[in-house]
Amino acid sequence: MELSGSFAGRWAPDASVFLIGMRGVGKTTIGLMLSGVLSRPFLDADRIFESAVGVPLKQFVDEHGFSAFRDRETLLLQQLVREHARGKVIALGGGVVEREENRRIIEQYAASRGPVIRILRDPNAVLAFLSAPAKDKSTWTDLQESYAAVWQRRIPWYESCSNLAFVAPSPDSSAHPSLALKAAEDAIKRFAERLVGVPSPRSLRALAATRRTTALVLPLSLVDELDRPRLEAATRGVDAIEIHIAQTLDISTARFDFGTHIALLVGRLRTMTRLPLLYRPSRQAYSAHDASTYFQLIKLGFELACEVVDVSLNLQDEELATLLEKRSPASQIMLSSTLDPSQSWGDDGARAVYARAARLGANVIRLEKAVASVDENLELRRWQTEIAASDGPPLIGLGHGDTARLSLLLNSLLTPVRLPGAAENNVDKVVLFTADELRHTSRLAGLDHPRCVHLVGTTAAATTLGQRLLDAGFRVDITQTPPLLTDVFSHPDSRAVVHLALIPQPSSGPPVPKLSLLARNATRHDVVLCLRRSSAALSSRPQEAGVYVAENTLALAVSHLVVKHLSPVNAISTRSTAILLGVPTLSAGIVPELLAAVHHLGIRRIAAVGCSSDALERLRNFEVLRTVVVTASLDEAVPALRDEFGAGSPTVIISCDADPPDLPPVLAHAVAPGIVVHLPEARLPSSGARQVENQPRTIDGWLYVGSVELSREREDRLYEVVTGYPV
Ligand SMILES: Nc1ncnc2c1ncn2[C@@H]1O[C@H](COP(=O)(O)OP(=O)(O)O)[C@@H](O)[C@H]1O
Ligand SMILES: O=C(O)C1=C[C@@H](OP(=O)(O)O)[C@@H](O)[C@H](O)C1
Repeated sequence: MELSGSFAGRWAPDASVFLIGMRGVGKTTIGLMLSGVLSRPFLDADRIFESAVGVPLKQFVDEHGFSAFRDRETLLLQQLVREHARGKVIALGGGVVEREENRRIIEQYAASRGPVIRILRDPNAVLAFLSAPAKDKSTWTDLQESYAAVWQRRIPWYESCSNLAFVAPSPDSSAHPSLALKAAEDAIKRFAERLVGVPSPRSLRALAATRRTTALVLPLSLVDELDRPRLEAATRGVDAIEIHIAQTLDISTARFDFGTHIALLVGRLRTMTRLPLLYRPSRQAYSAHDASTYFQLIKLGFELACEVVDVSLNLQDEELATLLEKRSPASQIMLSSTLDPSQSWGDDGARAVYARAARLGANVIRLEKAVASVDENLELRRWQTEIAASDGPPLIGLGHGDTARLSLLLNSLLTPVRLPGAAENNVDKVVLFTADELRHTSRLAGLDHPRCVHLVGTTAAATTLGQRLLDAGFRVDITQTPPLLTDVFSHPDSRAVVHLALIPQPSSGPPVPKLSLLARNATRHDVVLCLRRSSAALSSRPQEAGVYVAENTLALAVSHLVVKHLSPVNAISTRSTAILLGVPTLSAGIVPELLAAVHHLGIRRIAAVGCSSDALERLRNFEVLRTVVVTASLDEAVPALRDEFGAGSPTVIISCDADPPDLPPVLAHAVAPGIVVHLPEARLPSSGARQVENQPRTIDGWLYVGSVELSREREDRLYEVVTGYPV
């Protein structure tokens, strides 16, 4: 991955990335991860220092004092900037910003030469590490100042020396060891992807061009109270989260400055959602009285690599130009303004505002205005259609006022971004309109109907998915008995964006002819999803037919779950082992899918314990299988496992009939602990084993994931495949 984003043309694509930040925030840890993501060597200034002086840092400071250390640190910094300005990831010592001369060097680098990322992390978590005994790798304790005081002093220096800010998530202390750095690794990877401008499939621009886009307005002050399930519930069918930063944000309880407080909240939000963030400091709250705070906040939005940063047009051209210079390749600029009450959508005055925003380099333009009648929405729609046909940036029009629910609904259909006003103060009040309301209103407005999904079949999964899609405003046609698929294609909505056929496909026997018919008729945008194995008829011609076939959702869910809990970098590797436990009870069709799932994870050492001869035959035919251990019980399998594989990287156990918490302790000596995914769906009803229903839990270094989480994961994968919304 290359940092090819130009950062307004300020740095070369291979410019080295410097990391700064307080001791223990994770500069070394994140630096190593980033070096993996960017495929670049990693340098740690402290380690280079130690090899230069030949003694540990602590010993050097004990013998020569801090001043001597800082002197040499300056020389080292100069050398790093001179000789390693290209192609590296470099972590600097936490105290490097203490010297003015060092700050000048780093500031200059950040101003024109390359990325300098300040790393932030929840101070409680950092302090927990620092106060733990025997972990002290350097000399910080010798500073004889409280950690908080040192951090407070350095905050403005870290800010002035950096042009990006990365908030490293900290897992809770009860997490499984292999989970500890998983969240941080995901986060830095996504941060880097935003910087290099990896096009997001959910880019607002693309969405605005194709269909209605929905954003959830989330006052940043609420982030502390939110947890992942609540946020997920509030963001179903939502394309982006608008973080609204109002002056009312309570910082009286914050231990740090305003900017750090906001950054930590945005970081927390990132750990709960993958939706793009539209960062929006309240213009009214900040720009009128305190332009410098507003400027600082906008800069922070760029540094945090928020996907969209909203900037008020209510500033002078020069001020805007100065602000926009700070943009990062990760952020699109939304320029926004409120139209005068005398102006209407698309009149000369409104067009002049739009033209100014376009000239200033907006990627998206947002205009708001009080709307008095439903007709005004149609005017806006006409103007937007005209803009869409031109090269100009997309226009988001926001009508507000007291024009009742119908107008609100119309507005939500007509404008590319819907901001549920009710969410301003309470996430629980988010309104997602029902499919009936949408259908009724869209007919009134003479519009195309919203996306339409055909669900064929009535499995439990189809019913759950159908309800979820309805909640998200999709039009859903559920057909009880699979109709002739020609009916589906002759349906008046058949040109709708999504046709989904959720078809339970028998796991054996020839492909059902209906599926081939579907494959032939499906259009480019179709999603064809089979609840069982992918039909050969579909998978053999996905490109040609414009169809992509979802992997079996169970396998998809299993591999997602494992990746979610175990990091590919820290845990799963080719030296990992997967053990399928209780294969005889598996329905034959599931075996290849589970193998596909572990193969997908990159695991090449697979053992099956307790195989029937039929299952064994299937496993043998599976090309990636290096070794199969066939024994009646796990205890008997242990010596073979140990001899064949030894303790490598963490093990993935997919358990079908054993009661996972009762894994024999002897297993611990044979393979490295990892994750146990319990698969009740795959079990014969008669096996009678206890289900693991609870939240993931850790026992003896193994993380047990129960059936509840697996089925939730499976539902999420179905929803994601159908809608394209990341869950
Ligand atoms: N995001 C994180 N979540 C949990 N632990 C972390 C995280 N980042 C770092 N750590 C742990 O904190 C400690 C200090 O990290 P380190 O990278 O050495 O910090 P620095 O280089 O900034 O002093 C290490 O034990 C590391 O494993
Ligand atoms: O904060 C500081 O003053 C220091 C931090 C240390 O680096 P890390 O932040 O990498 O631990 C190291 O350079 C030295 O002990 C001084």
